[in-house]
Amino acid sequence: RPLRIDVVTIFPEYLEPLRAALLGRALDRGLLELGVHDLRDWTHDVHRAVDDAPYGGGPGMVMKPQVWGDALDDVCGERTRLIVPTPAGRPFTQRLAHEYAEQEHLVFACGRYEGIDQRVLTDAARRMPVDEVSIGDYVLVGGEAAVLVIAEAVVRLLPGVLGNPVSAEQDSFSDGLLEGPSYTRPEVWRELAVPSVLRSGNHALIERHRRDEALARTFHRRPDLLERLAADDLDARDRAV
Ligand SMILES: Nc1ccccc1-c1cnco1
Repeated sequence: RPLRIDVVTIFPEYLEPLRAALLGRALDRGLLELGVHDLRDWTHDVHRAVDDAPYGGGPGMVMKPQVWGDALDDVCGERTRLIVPTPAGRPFTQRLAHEYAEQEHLVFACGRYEGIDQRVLTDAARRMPVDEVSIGDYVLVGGEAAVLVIAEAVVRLLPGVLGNPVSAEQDSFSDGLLEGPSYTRPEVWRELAVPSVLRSGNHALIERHRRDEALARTFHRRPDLLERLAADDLDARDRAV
């Protein structure tokens, strides 16, 4: 049964890229079903208002509970997992991407920066799993770009979507390190040569070179990943004792 993804947004055109390229082919091949819905279809007033001033004052607007409640009642089903991108969410990770790829039905609720009335999520959580997730520590205008990111990370994991099946361990971050630099022909380009070890044919040396490059890059760019790696190793050693 193909994964079904529904997105509720006030900018449906923003999600068109999901119908292009890789994800487009997955759609054509029936590996994925996609529905994009305009939240304003569930408004009740002539002005089609989707937000209102925040209780307690402060800047910006908050999205109205009634509109979202009615939209989610129609779009969500018995086996829906609701995903709400928000800067206040827990971090979206490759692990979560694998979890989402196992689901039957994902619904993405795209809110504006000031958010959706919290009671919408509280009410939804009475009937289905609700995840508030962040794709990183920066400020967007709304959740649409986050949905593009999450959807791409999830759909590429679906069987048959990528040419060569992606196994979890092949994904970068799976050995806890960043990928090192990559090269292809020509061997010298603008006086820059490819590291000769990569042309040596000595696979043991090549593997060591690549791991050294990955460690160096991780140390300089993401020392936080090394701390986690060390901690995991220590745990593993403790368990082994
Ligand atoms: N900044 C945002 C504004 C609105 C909806 C999501 C976000 C978000 C998600 N991950 C990081 O930021």
